[in-house]
Amino acid sequence: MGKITFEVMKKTVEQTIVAPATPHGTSALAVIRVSGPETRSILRKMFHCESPTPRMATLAVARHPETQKKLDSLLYIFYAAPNSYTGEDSLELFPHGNPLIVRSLIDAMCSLENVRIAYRGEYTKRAFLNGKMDLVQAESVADVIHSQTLSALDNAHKLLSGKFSKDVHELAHKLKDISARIELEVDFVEEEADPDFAGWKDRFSEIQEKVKDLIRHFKNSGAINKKPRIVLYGAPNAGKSSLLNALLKENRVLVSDIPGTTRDFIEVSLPLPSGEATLIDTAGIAEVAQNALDERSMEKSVEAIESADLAICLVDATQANTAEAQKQIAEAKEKGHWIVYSKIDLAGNAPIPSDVTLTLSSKAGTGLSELVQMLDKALFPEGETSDEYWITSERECAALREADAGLDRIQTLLDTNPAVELIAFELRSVANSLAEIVGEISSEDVLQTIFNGFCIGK
Ligand SMILES: Nc1nc2c(c(=O)[nH]1)N(C=O)[C@@H](CNc1ccc(C(=O)N[C@@H](CCC(=O)O)C(=O)O)cc1)CN2
Ligand SMILES: Nc1nc2c(ncn2[C@@H]2O[C@H](COP(=O)(O)OP(=O)(O)OP(=O)(O)O)[C@@H](O)[C@H]2O)c(=O)[nH]1
Ligand SMILES: [Mg+2]
Repeated sequence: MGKITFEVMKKTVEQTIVAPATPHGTSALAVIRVSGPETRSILRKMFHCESPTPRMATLAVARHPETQKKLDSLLYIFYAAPNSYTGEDSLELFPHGNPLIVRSLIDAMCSLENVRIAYRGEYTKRAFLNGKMDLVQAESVADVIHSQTLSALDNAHKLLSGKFSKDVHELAHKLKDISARIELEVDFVEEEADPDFAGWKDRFSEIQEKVKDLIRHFKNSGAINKKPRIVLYGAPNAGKSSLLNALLKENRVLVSDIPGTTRDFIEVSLPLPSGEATLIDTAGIAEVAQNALDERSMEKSVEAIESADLAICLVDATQANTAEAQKQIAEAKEKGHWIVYSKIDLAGNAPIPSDVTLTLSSKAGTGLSELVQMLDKALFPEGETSDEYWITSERECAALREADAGLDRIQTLLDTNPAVELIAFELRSVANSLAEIVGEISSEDVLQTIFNGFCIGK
């Protein structure tokens, strides 16, 4: 499908859309969103409200437009175009959170002419088409909703607030600036010397560096939402399972004084101050396996350690001076793992070597809050103050790569004393790639793909 500008598509929006904005199910309240030209007539026919005050929460009885049957008593807020999320007349209903009520309100509204259920992402699509946000921001709305970690959420908020959009606009502006200079220079030097190709190359390089930098800041949503993995390992009986229980403040996994209690590794979610981590308890690793099952358990522990973002070698403080423990500590140190002494309540006043990250007792509860703080700091280092952001959309990254390729072609052209028309042609293609990112140029099928990934009601 060819590319059309959003000026053309704007005219295709005329139906009024309705959808629940909250999940299906029983809750204290539900939210229903309405947007489009029939909004005021819905208020008239169902709420007997002739001239709504915009942005004021109003208590009213909702009635069926035909039968006048009472559907619920609820609060609503009316938004007058263009001062709404979508830029159209909009309405939010806050009924009691009974799915029967939600259903009957939506059915009642959809019985009116030109009112229908919204497609996925249609509110945000309309917000985009009405110029309320650009395409990067529209895509980031889905990230804001689906972020699984606080850092992913922080990033999504940066994209929604337009940090990336601003950088794209700055690049587009610089490109325009060069185009203008090139045209000027070409007119000027026409009969005399060659144009200043070397000077142009530098300016293009500067832009291309920034484009490449943005491409490096791409992380797909799987990667950005990945919970960091903390693996607890160590000798049998070191106290790994006890530590997991102590960190979770519940008896989640089996603990006993029999070495080899844990067999399979066990993954649990560990909430830390800045986000969730996955905590993995493993079977103890002994110097020699007692049997085939023991051997298999230990292999699985090693697999788990290899998957770790942070591995903690837990050492029973009362056993720390044995040859076996010393060997394990040396290996752990080599691999950059943390060395943590457990059962410190039993250790007396024995000196603690300086390479020990931390000492704790799951039984007495000492050292646990320090461990939580250290884990938090190590796994969630970036503060919200950083200006850095990750691009999470494949589409946006692909457009950046196209821009990069176009800039490559321009650089090659400039090496061969080109016709200026050729450069101008490539310049337009780079400018188009940048315009596609923020959606200044877009096609209906691209929009379709983007907004189909959204929830109903968003
Ligand atoms: N009740 C409610 N809460 C919500 C939303 C919503 O649509 N409704 N949002 C939906 O995502 C998010 C907030 N985002 C919003 C963005 C713009 C506008 C809006 O009305 N914009 C108008 C007026 C701006 C103003 O008064 O400053 C505009 O842009 O013209 C509303 C919500 C989260 N919470
Ligand atoms: N005094 C004291 N005992 C502890 C502490 N932590 C664990 N223990 C005891 O040490 C024994 C082994 O604890 P577990 O947590 O099962 O050890 P593990 O490392 O998971 O052992 P395996 O699963 O067999 O590898 C149990 O009897 C615990 O009660 C502690 O901080 N202080
Ligand atoms: Mg265990």
